[in-house]
Order: sequence, then structure tokens, then C-alpha cells
Amino acid sequence: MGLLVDGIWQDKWYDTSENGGKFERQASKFRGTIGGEAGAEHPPESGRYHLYVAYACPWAHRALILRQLKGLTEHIDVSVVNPDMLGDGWSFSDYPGSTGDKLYHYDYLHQLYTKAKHDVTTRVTVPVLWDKQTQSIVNNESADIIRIFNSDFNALTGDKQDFYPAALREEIDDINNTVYHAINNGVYKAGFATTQSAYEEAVEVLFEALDSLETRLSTQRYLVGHQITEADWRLFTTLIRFDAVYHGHFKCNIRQIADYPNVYGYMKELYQYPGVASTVKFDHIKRHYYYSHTMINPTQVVPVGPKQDLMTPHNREKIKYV
Ligand SMILES: N[C@@H](CCC(=O)N[C@@H](CS)C(=O)NCC(=O)O)C(=O)O
Repeated sequence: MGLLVDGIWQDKWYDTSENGGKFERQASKFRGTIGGEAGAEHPPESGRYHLYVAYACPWAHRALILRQLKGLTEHIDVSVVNPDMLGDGWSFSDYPGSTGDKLYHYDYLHQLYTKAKHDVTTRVTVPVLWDKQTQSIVNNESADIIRIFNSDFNALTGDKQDFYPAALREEIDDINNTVYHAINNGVYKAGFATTQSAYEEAVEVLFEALDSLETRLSTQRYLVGHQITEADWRLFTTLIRFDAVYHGHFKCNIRQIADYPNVYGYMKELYQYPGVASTVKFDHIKRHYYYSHTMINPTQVVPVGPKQDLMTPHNREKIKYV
């Protein structure tokens, strides 16, 4: 775990000393777009872009899901890092299920970041959307990448499904905001807290949000009414990791997702959505967290459970809208 400072790799854990033991996530550095207008830096083209992901990572997972749902698998290839993120950060290897770096055969993801900008100061995170032609990072913020995938390649793929429809944007943005702070990032705030009070504060906010989701999902099938939107996919990647990792490793253990009938059924429905289960790799997920965060789990022992059958009926079609 570390970061690049002026293009030099430094092995450093997150510093929580300045803010009372609280984990604060840094903003992503590369925020480019894909556009079809004449002279655009990154026009939508088949085979031109490459996605770097970790199967372990909930943020990268969003990008993998939208790539799958939007018919982009044949247009945008993927390199998968090793699930272990140790002193050199994300690395490439022949760990089962990882691919190595298909473009440059680098050993470490930080080499890709310095190829994009030799003196960059940044955390070295996944996902990364890479432009093979300009040899640069288009974007390394998952919230942007899923919107790029949602709409910017439609002319190429002919796929018109819209997970961020104009009429619902305000509502989607609103729920995204709550889900991001309380749940997506909330589990990290609990898990990476280094004081009791910072941990407890994060866990309380997290479970209040899950409790209110349970109520919301008792009368509506998806987060924003009748149709699946990006808000659901953004929540899903945290929910699917919850009982396997966040409950134990990040001490988010007031309840499991399996204890919430509506949230659990909803999570199973999304898991069973065509194309999605193949993007969920529990071996990488559990290995990454339990093996990489040695300050939380110094023995690096990876738990065996939980045993859950996510293919059992979700019964979400029975939800009565009120
Ligand atoms: N805001 C970014 C966050 C991505 C992120 O933090 N990814 C984690 C993996 S789950 C990572 O690569 N962490 C490495 C680090 O922070 O050094 C996004 O949503 O794309």
C-alpha cells in the first residue's frame, strides 16, 4: 500500500493521525471523458481503450458490471491485477484469475500511472480506463467510468439501455450521495478507523443507512422505483462484499446483509441479473482484504465462510409498490 509522489513510489499506509483516526478518501486525479466530437482527445473506438481492474475492488467492480451490461466486452479488454496489494501496491502476476498487464507487461500498476505522467503525485488505484493510442489515463474515477460506459459508446455498440436516464438524474444523484458516504465509503471509514470513536461513528451511520434501505426496498423493487439504474449497481458492489468481508474484517458487524430480508433479496436479484454473477469473484475479494491489510489482520489468514447460496429465489417480483 502506498502512493506516488512526484513519480516516485512510497510505501505508506493511510495517514489518519491528522483527523482524529478517521479515514479520508482522496479525490481521483484523472477525470477525462470519451467524446465523439471532431478533434476530441478520446473518441469512442473499438479496441482503443483498456480497463485495469481488481476483482476485489468494489469501485472497479462497478466498471466491470457496466462494461458487461452495455455490451462492451468485445470493444474494451481488461487486465486484472493480483488480489494482494502489499508494499508495492497493486501488482501483476499469474495469480489464478489475474491476467497480468496485457498491454505493457509491467510488474506494478504504479508503472502505468508514471507512463501516463512521469512526475504524477497520486494514489495508485483501480479502476483505470486507459487510452492505448495516446498512452494515457482517460479516467480513474469509477463514478465517471460507469457513465462513460453507460452512454459514450452507444453509437458503436447500438446498445441504448440507460442506467442514468435524464428524468431520474436528480433522484439518482441524491441516493448515490447517501449510499456513497454512509455505505460504499462507510465500510472503509469503519474498517480503516484508528480510534474507537471514529469507528463507532462510521458504523452507526452505516447501519442507519442499511436499516432505512430495508424499509425503502420493502415497497419498491429498486433504489429509484421501477427500473434498475446506476444507483443499484453502485450499491450492489458493496452489498455483495459485505457478509464475506466488511462484516468481519472491517468490523461492520451489527447485522449481516442476510439478516435484512429485503436488502438480501434485492442483492440476490442483482447478482442473478444476466451477466453479473460472472463479474463477482469471491476468492479475489476475500483474499485481497484479509491478506493485504496486515495492520488489521496480521496473520493474513483468510476466512472460509460465509456459505450463502445467492442463486436461491429472490422473490423481488412480488414487491407491492405503494
Ligand atoms: N474514487 C475511486 C476509488 C478507487 C479506489 O480507492 N480503489 C482502491 C481499491 S478498492 C484502490 O485502488 N486503493 C489503492 C490505494 O488507495 O492506494 C473510484 O471510485 O474509482
